[in-house]
Amino acid sequence: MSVLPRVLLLAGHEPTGRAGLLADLSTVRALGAAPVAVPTVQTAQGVTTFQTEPTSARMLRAQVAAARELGPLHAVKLGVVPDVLRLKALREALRDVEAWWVVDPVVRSSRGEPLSRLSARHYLALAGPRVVLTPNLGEAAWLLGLPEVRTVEEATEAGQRLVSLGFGAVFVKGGHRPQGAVDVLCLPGQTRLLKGARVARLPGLRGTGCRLASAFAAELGKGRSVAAAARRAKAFVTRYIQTGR
Ligand SMILES: Cc1ncc(COP(=O)(O)O)c(N)n1
Repeated sequence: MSVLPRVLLLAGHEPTGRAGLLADLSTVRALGAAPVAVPTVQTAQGVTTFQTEPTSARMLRAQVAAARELGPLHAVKLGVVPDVLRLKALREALRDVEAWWVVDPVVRSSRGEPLSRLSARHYLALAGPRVVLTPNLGEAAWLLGLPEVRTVEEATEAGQRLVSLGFGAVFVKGGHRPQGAVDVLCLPGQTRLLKGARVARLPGLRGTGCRLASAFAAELGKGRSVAAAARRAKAFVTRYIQTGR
């Protein structure tokens, strides 16, 4: 049996691996942890094609149960979950698991196509002391019902409001901000800014949010603190954005 920390990846399958479950899987492997990959929804995302088909709740329960029979889980990464029926099935199947959760509240692709029918309320109901939420600026605004979150100050306020709702940490991704990639890590009673140079993005690069969240989960699964895991996940994604690898 594997001695590596096991990271359960719950995400949508995008066959090219630019985003979704395959991107998560390669991230977790690259960071020296063992992925367990459960596809919550099949997707076909081409140039003009966009289609999705959810996995049955029954199969999700069975895949999670099978993964648990084979050993403990050290972290869980939640990417796209198509709807509340699947979300409930997953939560139920993992109810007594003592592990960090990293929740990427991704409901749309970067091109704007709908990946999930979950509402902000469903994400807020996932709050817990061992749950890290990783919204980008748009998702932070959506979660709180704000018109927008743009500046570092606004990101800090939004992150702290989300922490006050019971999350263990909130990592607000600011990479799309024109002035530079400042991410904001909010913990109960403290905020840390993670500054990084704004790096030129390779054209057509996808799945940065997926990789950030799964890198975060892999590092937490290895036993690192939230702050250390956040720094390492950011470094991993920065390298990916620069090199595409
Ligand atoms: C299955 C799946 N998961 C996540 C994303 C978001 O990635 P991006 O922001 O690059 O569209 C996606 N497009 N598809």
